[in-house]
Amino acid sequence: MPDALDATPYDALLLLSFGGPEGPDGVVPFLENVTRGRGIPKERLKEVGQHYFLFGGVSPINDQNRALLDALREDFAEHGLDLPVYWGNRNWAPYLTDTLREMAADGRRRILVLATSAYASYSGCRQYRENLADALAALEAEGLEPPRIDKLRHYFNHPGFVEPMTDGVLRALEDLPEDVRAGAHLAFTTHSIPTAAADTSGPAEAHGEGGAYVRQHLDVARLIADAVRERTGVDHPWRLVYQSRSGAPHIPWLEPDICDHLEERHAAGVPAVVMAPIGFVSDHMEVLYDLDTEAKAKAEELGLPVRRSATVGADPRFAAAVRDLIAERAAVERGEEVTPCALGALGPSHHLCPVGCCPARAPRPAAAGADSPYA
Ligand SMILES: CC1=C(CCC(=O)O)c2cc3nc(cc4[nH]c(cc5[nH]c(cc1n2)c(C)c5CCC(=O)O)c(CCC(=O)O)c4C)C(CCC(=O)O)=C3C
Ligand SMILES: [Fe+2]
Repeated sequence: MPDALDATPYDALLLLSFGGPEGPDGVVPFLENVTRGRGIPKERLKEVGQHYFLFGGVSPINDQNRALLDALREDFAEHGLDLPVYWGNRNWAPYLTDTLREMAADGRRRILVLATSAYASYSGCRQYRENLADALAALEAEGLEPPRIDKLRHYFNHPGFVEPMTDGVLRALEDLPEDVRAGAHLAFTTHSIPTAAADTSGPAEAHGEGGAYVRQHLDVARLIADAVRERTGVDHPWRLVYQSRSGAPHIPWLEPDICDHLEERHAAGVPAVVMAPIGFVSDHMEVLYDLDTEAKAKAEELGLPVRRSATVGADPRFAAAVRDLIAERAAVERGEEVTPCALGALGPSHHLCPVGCCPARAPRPAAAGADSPYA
């Protein structure tokens, strides 16, 4: 038996995710949950609904999270980390508020949150913190004592997140026909967001052109491209590109889009492209539809060989990284010295989002940050 790992003062981990429908009847209610008050054009919603219907109305994200829960529980058990793991979502069952109510009933008082988003941004960080504040307020309104909640730091540059993606890119390159492999370009993709949201992502000192969101993705892309060069001896040119644009057309979002990028690479004579969805922790609908369906159809039409590399999903190295992040944060909370683990040029992310980090368009209470109204 390995030595027990100390998670004190924490008594539970909460996997906090987006959620997705699990059948055709869920698609419209799910989209209503996602878009409440977010001003997304009706046309776009119809279109995205079709993406889900194409897959029987079932989002892949819930099964991905179930697999991650299994991987986490297995890793914790193997390493003597005695910490129960719960799961709650923003937009679909199990809903966050229900999970938090259950956790309170189980006597959990100090909760650590793992969000299924690795980078700084309003959608990937503060919005989850707002969801936590809403759920805590709901518990208070029911007369329950709200537990104390902290959120794990951004893990985009943790080796347990980067290394599985590097392996995925190597496998995707291997899978390309040999005659185009050495000339292949790498297209690292992530969710497009409004440029205004990108520019204000991360702490105030990171604001500016693209903000922490773009800088963090560039750091991961460079790390993977460098590791691929070291392993293969081939310098594959790369670029960070975007996918899954939403919102009104007159509002600027991060560009170029992956499909435009494939067209442009093809026109420039590039013989093949590996699409590496570094912005997604697992195979979300954006990966299955926007890359595996839409972008691959575009490549087919162009006659451009493409491969899509794997997301991290439930890789045991990622589960081990989560355990490492928990041990690190618990030690910090106990007032001990820690050496946070991080690759790349940016260093380990903050433990507590400072005031003004990833601001919302309309300010709302957010938990688990320096501006939290909760302890
Ligand atoms: C940065 C980012 C992530 C990555 C971080 C993270 O992983 O959290 C992410 C994840 C996800 N987004 C998802 C689904 C959707 N996102 C939408 C809309 C939007 N996303 C945005 C950003 C992000 N989204 C934004 C700025 C909008 C515009 C509206 C708004 O400002 O809020 C819409 C509405 C329709 C549309 O417009 O596309 C849907 C259906 C799913 C579930 C997928 C599945 O079922 O597998 C997941 C994991
Ligand atoms: Fe989204």
